[in-house]
Amino acid sequence: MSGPQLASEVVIPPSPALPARRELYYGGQWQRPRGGYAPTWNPATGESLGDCAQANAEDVDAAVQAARAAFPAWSRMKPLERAARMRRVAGVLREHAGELAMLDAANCGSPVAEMVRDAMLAAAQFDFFAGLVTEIKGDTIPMGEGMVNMSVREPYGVVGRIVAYNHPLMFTAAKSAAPLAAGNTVVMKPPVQAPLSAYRWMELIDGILPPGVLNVVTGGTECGAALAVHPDVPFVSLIGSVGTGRAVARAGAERLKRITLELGGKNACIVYPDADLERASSGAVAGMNFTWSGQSCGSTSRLFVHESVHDEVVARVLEKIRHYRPGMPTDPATTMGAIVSQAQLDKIMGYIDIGIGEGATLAYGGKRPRNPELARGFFVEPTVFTGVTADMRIANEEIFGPVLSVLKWSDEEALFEQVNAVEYGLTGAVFTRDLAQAHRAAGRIQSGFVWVNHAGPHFLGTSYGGYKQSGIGRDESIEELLSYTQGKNINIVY
Ligand SMILES: NC(=O)c1ccc[n+]([C@@H]2O[C@H](COP(=O)([O-])OP(=O)(O)OC[C@H]3O[C@@H](n4cnc5c(N)ncnc54)[C@H](O)[C@@H]3O)[C@@H](O)[C@H]2O)c1
Repeated sequence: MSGPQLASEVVIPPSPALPARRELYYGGQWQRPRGGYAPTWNPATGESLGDCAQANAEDVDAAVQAARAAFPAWSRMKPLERAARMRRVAGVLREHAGELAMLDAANCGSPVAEMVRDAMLAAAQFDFFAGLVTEIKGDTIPMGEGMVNMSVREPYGVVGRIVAYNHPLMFTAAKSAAPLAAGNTVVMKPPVQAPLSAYRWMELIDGILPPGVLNVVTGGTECGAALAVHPDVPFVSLIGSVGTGRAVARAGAERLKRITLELGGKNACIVYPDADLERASSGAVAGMNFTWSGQSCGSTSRLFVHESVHDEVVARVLEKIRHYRPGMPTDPATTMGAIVSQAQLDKIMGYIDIGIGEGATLAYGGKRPRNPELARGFFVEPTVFTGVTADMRIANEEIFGPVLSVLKWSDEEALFEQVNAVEYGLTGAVFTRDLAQAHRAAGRIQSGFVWVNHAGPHFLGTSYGGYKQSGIGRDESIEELLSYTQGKNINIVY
């Protein structure tokens, strides 16, 4: 293993070093985009960070052909050799975690200290999936004398991966790992808002993987849509919103593509009257991911508190939330970053107006910060609405911002009806001292992941993914690796 092993050991540079290459990377080379260039921005300062390639359908086709050409050799390579190359990629991610994190902080607005953890997590995922290559197993079935039946797992070919903006490097890097480990080649589309860390990552790992094995095409909807519809991409995987998930599924349906979708959430955090209220209020705040301004699919943005403890929990939440004060993302001491874009800021401010208009009580925040140093950036204060009722839009729609809606409950049946009334089903959290009650509640929440007596963290090796409209498939575990393989049965007569 090379590089620092813990996020706390990573040295953070004082300022971002912008990547020299801004083209497309495929076939092991930097390639001029036919689709042209568009500027990318620092959402905390409003400054331009230079132009970035915008792949069009022709560019995507060229990248797919490079990935297709690389597939036979990569899929036939001995698994442990694939793994060895992947571990070298992990080492580079760790060695350069500080500079990559600084680029993400400057380009997506999330605090650099948190983006260091993202870079280390991306490295951990490369190591994790490299370690699982010998688990891509089948079975043998004895079929009587002279005959045996066996099953094997094989990769699909070219996997198209399209990712969201809230963890630019982590998604771009980590989400390449499982399909590569399974022997597929990858065409990756990083988020259009924050592609800089992807360019730098490709500069750094150039030459470690054979040409065409991992290709990166930057751009927006045109680029993603071209990848989703491409006939030589049998598997498309998206991290994004429900609307984009539906568009990708529609595009894939024409050719019966395999798809996995990691989509949005409007997740519930439930506090029972017997809960440890200190733990519950800390968890309610942690579950909101205020550090990256609530821009997280897993954020527990609906807090259901039993009426008997409601006021005390709200008081503690309002106290704890003070820790999160918008600041410059590139400052390692910053506890809360900027919103990624003007469009996302407008959406969040729009929902705050909707909440006020619907009659919810604005208990905290709700404004842009007054600090003049932040005046040119897209910052919002952490925001809490109390008195929210289940019929309000702020209790049903994903805001993807730092807005927490608090709902009061008394009857458990009515509670679960409300908890499960939304179209999403990604995560949930339960706070209670009664383990039997915790199990019952976890069983009743319609979501793919439930925390009990805490909220927020993911655990590499455990499956993460959504029920209902929150997605199809499971990531961050062996299930993700195996999802990039298809089964083949072979019957042998001796
Ligand atoms: N479940 C998860 O693990 C997870 C994690 C992070 C974010 N998300 C979700 O992502 C959303 C926020 O991210 P976003 O604003 O970047 O999402 P988005 O849906 O706008 O974009 C996601 C990606 O899809 C691309 N894209 C857009 N239109 C496309 C199309 N028609 N065809 C193909 N690709 C297209 C975008 O360029 C981007 O790379 C939220 O809904 C959030 O909950 C989910």
